[in-house]
Amino acid sequence: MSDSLERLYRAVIAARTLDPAASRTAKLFQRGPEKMAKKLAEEAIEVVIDAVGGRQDAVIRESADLLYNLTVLWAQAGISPQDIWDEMDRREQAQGIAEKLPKSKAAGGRGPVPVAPRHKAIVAPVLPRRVGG
Ligand SMILES: N=c1c2ncn([C@@H]3O[C@H](COP(=O)(O)OP(=O)(O)OP(=O)(O)O)[C@@H](O)[C@H]3O)c2ncn1[C@@H]1O[C@H](COP(=O)(O)O)[C@@H](O)[C@H]1O
Repeated sequence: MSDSLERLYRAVIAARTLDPAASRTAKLFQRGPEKMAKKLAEEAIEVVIDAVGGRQDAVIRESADLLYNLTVLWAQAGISPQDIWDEMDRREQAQGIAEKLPKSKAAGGRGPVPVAPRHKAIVAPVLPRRVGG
């Protein structure tokens, strides 16, 4: 997946300087970060609506649109896919899974606090369904 995203990111960067009349990406760059953010939010909502509606094919299509608009926003912000992979690796090292670290109060909520590695999740046994309440 990261290869696909990195290829898409490179294509987005290359399209940035194309004619906005011929390139949707160039048009998005011309219209600026607010439009990019609006499109990203729209795609996220479309993924949610289709997921809630159980429309798997639509979720796949809208997720591709979401990732496209996300790479456009990354490019606009000067962020590369590698920056994201590095952050996910950092979280995995700290937490064992790619999870958001709790924010530190001391650092004004900016930096993560060192946390003890997660204990192995305890999975409750599946109890037989009670019949009759
Ligand atoms: N991967 C994508 C990609 N995914 C989605 N989209 C666009 O994003 C839109 C998302 O669907 P929407 O219906 O929400 O958007 P829309 O209604 O068509 O547009 P609006 O009227 O809402 O502005 C699609 O219609 C596509 O035009 C993409 N446009 C371009 N790319 C790639 O970006 C690179 C640059 O392409 P150009 O932008 O065409 O130069 C190429 O590698 C392309 O394959």
